[in-house]
Amino acid sequence: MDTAAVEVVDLVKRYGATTAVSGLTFRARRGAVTALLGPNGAGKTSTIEVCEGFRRADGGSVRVLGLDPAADAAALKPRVGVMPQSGGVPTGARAAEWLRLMASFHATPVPPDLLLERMGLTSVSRTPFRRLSGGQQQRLSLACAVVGRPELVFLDEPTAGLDPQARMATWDLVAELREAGAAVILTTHHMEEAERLADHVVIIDRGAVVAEGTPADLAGGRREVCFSTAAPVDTGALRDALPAGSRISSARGAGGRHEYVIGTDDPAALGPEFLATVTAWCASAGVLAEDLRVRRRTLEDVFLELTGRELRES
Ligand SMILES: Nc1ncnc2c1ncn2[C@@H]1O[C@H](COP(=O)(O)OP(=O)(O)OP(=O)(O)O)[C@@H](O)[C@H]1O
Repeated sequence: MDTAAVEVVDLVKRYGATTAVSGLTFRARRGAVTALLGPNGAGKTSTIEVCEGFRRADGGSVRVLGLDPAADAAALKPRVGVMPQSGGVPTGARAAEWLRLMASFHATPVPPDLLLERMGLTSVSRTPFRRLSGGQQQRLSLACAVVGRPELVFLDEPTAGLDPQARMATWDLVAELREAGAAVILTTHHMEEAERLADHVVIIDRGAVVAEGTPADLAGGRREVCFSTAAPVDTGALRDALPAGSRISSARGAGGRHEYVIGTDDPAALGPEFLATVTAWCASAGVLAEDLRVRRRTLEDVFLELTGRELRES
């Protein structure tokens, strides 16, 4: 039976005059990792805080494991793991003591000492939370979220600020949760994290879903031709030489170089002949196309196209 672990329909969340979430809809499957990906202030944290039962929705409906996260909070607590952005551990609590306490609320927890070792926290097991480094606090918070072998885990930016080793350890743990059949919902603005971990990516911008799908579906498997030159090229003339539906974007790169990216509306059109047309035009125009390559579009390309490149205030 395809029951969603989380089902959010037309969610609205406001803070006074600010509408943080405005009609957001998505489903998260069991045994899958769902990434909510969006720029700062997109509404990711507000969305999962409603799903966690920490905040009330102002509109729409949210079902978590078939239940209402606010009204059925007590029934959901033993089944759902939460790693909030702020850590969620009392500042004076010692790492191991707190993890053991969290484990004691569950029937078949992961042995806390094993989890501390896994997360590289054994040497600081007696250290109060406030004296742990930022990365150690995050790893302890993650350990607390998973110690009860939850059916569903919410991870709010689980690897923000972690070093590469800790990030890998976190990714391994997330992959194992998924293997064990849990649903994992994480927020991130790291493309690599979404690309590597997520079965389903929900791109959120200004409180609403702007695209969703597998990372490969979102990038569309599309290819682009890229090259750079010392002097600007006549992009109008180049476009005239290319098949209809071709797009050329240009930017100034390192050292003031001119960088060009050529894409097409029709993915099948970008084959060997297309590349030959580009190089033939360059030859006829006396343009030396340096660093010429054909590359696949990434999730980051799609993300920037959908959400823009300007920096947000919030
Ligand atoms: N408690 C609050 N009171 C008032 N406004 C808030 C509150 N929490 C969030 N907001 C606002 O709601 C909007 C969405 O914030 P939210 O934290 O949900 O976004 P986010 O996508 O998680 O961002 P980030 O990636 O920066 O954590 C932002 O404009 C933010 O300033």
